[in-house]
Amino acid sequence: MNKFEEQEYHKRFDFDLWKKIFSYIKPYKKYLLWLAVVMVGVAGIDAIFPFMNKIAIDKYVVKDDINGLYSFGVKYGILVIIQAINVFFFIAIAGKIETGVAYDVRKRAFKRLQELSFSYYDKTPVGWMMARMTSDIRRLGETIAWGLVDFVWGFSMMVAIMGIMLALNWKLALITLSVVPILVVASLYFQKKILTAYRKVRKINSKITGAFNEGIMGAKTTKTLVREKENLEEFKGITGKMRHHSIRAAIFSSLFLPVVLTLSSVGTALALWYGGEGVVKGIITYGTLVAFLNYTVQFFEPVRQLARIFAELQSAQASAERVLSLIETQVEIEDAPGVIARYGDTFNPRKENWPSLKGDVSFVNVSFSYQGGEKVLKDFNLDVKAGETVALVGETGSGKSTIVNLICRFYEPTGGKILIDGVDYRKKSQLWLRSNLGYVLQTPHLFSGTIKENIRYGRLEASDEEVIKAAKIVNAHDFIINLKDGYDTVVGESGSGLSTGEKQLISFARAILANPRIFVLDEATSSIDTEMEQIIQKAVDKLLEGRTSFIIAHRLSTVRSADRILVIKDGKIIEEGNHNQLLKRKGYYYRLYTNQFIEEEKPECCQAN
Ligand SMILES: Nc1ncnc2c1ncn2[C@@H]1O[C@H](COP(=O)(O)OP(=O)(O)OP(=O)(O)O)[C@@H](O)[C@H]1O
Repeated sequence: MNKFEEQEYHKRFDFDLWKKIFSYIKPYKKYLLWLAVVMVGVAGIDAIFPFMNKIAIDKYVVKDDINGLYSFGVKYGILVIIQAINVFFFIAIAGKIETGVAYDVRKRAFKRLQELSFSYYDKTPVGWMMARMTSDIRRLGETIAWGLVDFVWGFSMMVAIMGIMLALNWKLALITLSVVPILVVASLYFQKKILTAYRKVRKINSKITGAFNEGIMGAKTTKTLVREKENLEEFKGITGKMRHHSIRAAIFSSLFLPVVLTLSSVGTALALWYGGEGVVKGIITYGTLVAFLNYTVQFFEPVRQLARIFAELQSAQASAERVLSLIETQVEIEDAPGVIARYGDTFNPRKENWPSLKGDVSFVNVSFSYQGGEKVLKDFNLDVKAGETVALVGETGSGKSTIVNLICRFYEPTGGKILIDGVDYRKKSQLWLRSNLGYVLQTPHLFSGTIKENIRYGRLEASDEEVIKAAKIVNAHDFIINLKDGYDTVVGESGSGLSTGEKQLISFARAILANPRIFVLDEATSSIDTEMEQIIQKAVDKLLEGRTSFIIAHRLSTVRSADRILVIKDGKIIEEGNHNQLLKRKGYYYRLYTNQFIEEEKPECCQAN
């Protein structure tokens, strides 16, 4: 499984981080303020109810004043209605903040994922990104909204209750509240233990998401290699750790509650003992005693809540840190300052006012290494004229994909420069290059949706007629109309339900529609039948017409018809020329050709198995 390690977070409270988070939720400032106001109101009314009980008992019940009790009941009822309205508002406002914050942060994170370069995806597991985009963002929204609700309510309640208790009878108040310091210490101790256990659970959870992801993506490979048992064992190991830490957290939680309940009962007993004595002696009224008993119970709830909120805030802090680390990841490949036309610009790159591209490509003393690793290219030079078809051949790992990835600016040279139409491409926008570039991958990616939508992905404003025309050019039309729903046939995720050859044809139609000046094709190595091979070759010929093309070539037909063949070894061009010239040289290409390609030329009867 992957070696990517989740970062550990130990800070109790990180002000700088929360300041940053609040800068992200600026649009909700008004709502947050309203929420705080409503919660102070809710807490105030909650704290008044026991006081109302005291008045009812002392003023009306003890004095047998039924009429006074009725009119007092009306005031009580009004308070209940106001509280109900408050509750409605706080739930509505908190819900709005929760969903709004999650929506905004998710949008920002997704935007950043779209902007990040290939190198980020090289080193970050998909499962990690998924966990950030889903559970962490959700937790952040929840904590900001409901954490504020609980915090303001709890804090206001405690202040109000303490104030009322002290005002009613300060001695009784101090005796009753004497258990509070013990409760605070116990809460902090247990919450710390619970939090540590939950942090471990979350860290393992990231690993489990990663394992799920690998398990699902690699399910077919696992089956073919009969690795189910080993994978299950490996998974059991991680999930077993998760169970261990979850049980630890659950044990601490289950110990914490009885401690709080006991302390709360001790507080009530103290109130009853001292207050009861006071009632007997006639220095404390019945109403005051009842109010104190109510307040004791009410007071412990926010203390317990505050300890929980503090713990949640810390775990949300860890989520926030991870989400921000994604949103704030530096994009490695960015347009230089002053370069026009960035992503998101409103004008259409394919309209006539867009600076066009001819298609000359040059590598000037280019060096390149992946993330500080060994140099894959060293002082690499190459000149390709607009319209030329260049085939790249060579052993696996020789650097063919690296060369085309550099042309596409998925990575940038670590030394030297790449010129497009004679200009260093770093002086131009990425959009300028990419909107003039077509790349068909060895295993083309189709998105879940219809075939028509998949082709139209090449140019979103294309009409249905243009989509069909593109499909006809690459000979995809015939097989598409034979499908159940023709162009409206829905393909599954990654194009499941179609053969590799068919997926290739669809991606060719997509490329034709985009009409790029520079075209890159990573030919499929997987064997396809002779008939499909011919169809694909014709489509490729159509695609190459009038464009600068780079093909990582695996098929003889493509190699032979290329204007120039580059034989790559250890990141260097060791031979160069067209098919006939290279054969005459009797060098590396000749050997490659005789060993590998000659097999393809033999009639089927004579091919080696
Ligand atoms: N994303 C990456 N991170 C680190 N190293 C990489 C990465 N991609 C390729 N490499 C390394 O760079 C070298 C050149 O790889 P490259 O993929 O360019 O070769 P290739 O000729 O296209 O091979 P193949 O025909 O197998 O696709 C190899 O040693 C490879 O291990």
